[in-house]
Amino acid sequence: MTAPSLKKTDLPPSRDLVIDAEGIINQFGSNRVHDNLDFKLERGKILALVGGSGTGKTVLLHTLIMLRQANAGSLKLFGVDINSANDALRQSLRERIGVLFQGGALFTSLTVLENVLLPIKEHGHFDPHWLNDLGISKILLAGLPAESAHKLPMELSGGMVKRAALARALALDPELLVLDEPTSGLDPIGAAAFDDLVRTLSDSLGLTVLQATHDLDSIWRGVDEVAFLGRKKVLAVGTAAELAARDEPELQAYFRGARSQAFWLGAQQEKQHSQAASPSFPSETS
Ligand SMILES: Nc1ncnc2c1ncn2[C@@H]1O[C@H](COP(=O)(O)OP(=O)(O)OP(=O)(O)O)[C@@H](O)[C@H]1O
Repeated sequence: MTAPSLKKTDLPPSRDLVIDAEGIINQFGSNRVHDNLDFKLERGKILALVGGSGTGKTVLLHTLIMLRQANAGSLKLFGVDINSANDALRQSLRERIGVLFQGGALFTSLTVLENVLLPIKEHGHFDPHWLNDLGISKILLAGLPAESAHKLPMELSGGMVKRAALARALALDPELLVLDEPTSGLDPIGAAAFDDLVRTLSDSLGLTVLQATHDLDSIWRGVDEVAFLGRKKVLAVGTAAELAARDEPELQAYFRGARSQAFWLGAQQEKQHSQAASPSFPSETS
């Protein structure tokens, strides 16, 4: 007798994973930072990577964008297994990822436009005639005025430096945007504006976004999901409100501690309001 075959509709829907990492180990000498860590990111999502200081957010970001080779584990980017990819394929994968490093990491002696054009000149295949226009279009996309193109980073405010770095990250039309502490050093209004910009870009360009952050406003309001690093792994993934409702002590301390409490209470009130606004209908038999 043959086993009944599975119909296609019986299978769980396959997720389009931009990042699929399994069993990641990162270790420096005797310091094991990640131990058998799994991490997945679905296309189109905006996800915040959070956790206490030193839990390995930056090391994980660097591993996921191939700046660091993990000591063990598998990593697929856009469905491609990087362990079996040759140098050319790895380079083409890198070009599909835009990165905003902590602090912006702009070249201080170059103008904003020159900074933005660097990756385009190095890896892009564009008509040189249109280069400047292309660079300016990225600067505008990042919410900067065109006249900032010819300024040096030192002539910009902190928020403008972040946007200039974002413009450079967008230079090669990436599918995945990786941001390391993008709102650090910004005032709350500037930080919220940056979050809004990232949301708009994600919606309009179909970008997937991964950001390491400590910014509670971003974590509670700016992203779709949060991945919490703890015990050398991704301990939990969900909305901030979902993670706050879990029992693990690390999650309780992070999401319901003194600084997070206002957000937690706000989320509970919102939930109560939405429940009150959509009362359940009486059943037909009652
Ligand atoms: N190049 C390195 N050599 C040795 N140890 C390193 C190196 N890079 C990172 N580490 C160690 O890895 C651990 C995680 O560092 P990482 O910078 O990823 O933490 P983080 O979660 O990003 O911290 P923070 O929130 O403070 O930025 C730390 O213990 C750090 O000392």
